[in-house]
Amino acid sequence: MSTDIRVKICGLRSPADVQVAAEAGAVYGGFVFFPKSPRHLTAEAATPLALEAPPGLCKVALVVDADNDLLDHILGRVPIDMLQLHGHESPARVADVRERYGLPVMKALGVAGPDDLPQIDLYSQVADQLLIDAKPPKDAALPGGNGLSFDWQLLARRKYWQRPWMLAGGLTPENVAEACRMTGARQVDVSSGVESAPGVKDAGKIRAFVAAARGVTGARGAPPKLV
Ligand SMILES: O=C(O)c1ccccc1N[C@@H]1O[C@H](COP(=O)(O)O)[C@@H](O)[C@H]1O
Repeated sequence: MSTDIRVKICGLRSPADVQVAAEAGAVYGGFVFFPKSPRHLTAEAATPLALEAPPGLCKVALVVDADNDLLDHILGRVPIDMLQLHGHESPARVADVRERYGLPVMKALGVAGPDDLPQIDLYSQVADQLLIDAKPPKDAALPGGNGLSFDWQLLARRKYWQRPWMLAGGLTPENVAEACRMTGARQVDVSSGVESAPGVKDAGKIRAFVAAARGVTGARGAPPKLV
């Protein structure tokens, strides 16, 4: 039985990337607006990609501790459907961004151990979706997109989620099915696991990833509603 696990391919940088992700069956496409990332796009570069994306693709802008000036700049140019806040944004800031821009907000939360789990309930009060990612190493240049996974057992016992959520961190075509089975994730996000080099998406890996995720059997419950 197919379980319709929803896939986000993050770090799309060319029209071909967008096309391949959509044709493979990804539901979300992510554009990274973070200059330290090898996947960084300017708003000017992202605009034609977003404008030409197939209508069904939910276009996600990933930002890291962005101020209103940067968000105004991006959202004034690029047709975006959802914001992914991947920095140290407080619950108040998440609520503020959501209110100010009228877009659904997905808050990324880094997880390394049990002490990181209470933030899930805290941010469930203010975000439309949560993205559960590996906590980056202390000296990492990037807060995500590092190809690192965390102990999926930490989520295995959690039966009740107040918000739709995505699993991220070190996912690949080879491990995504096991990650979904272990955690019960119904949505997954990948960046470096579908690349041939940092920032260079690999069409074959994107297709393999989406096929592997959508082929997961025995996942729990219905997929969440799209926000
Ligand atoms: O992809 C990036 O370059 C990036 C930069 C800054 C913050 C987050 C970033 N990516 C997100 O990180 C996770 C995990 O990525 P990976 O699959 O382990 O490479 C994912 O949510 C990306 O959206």
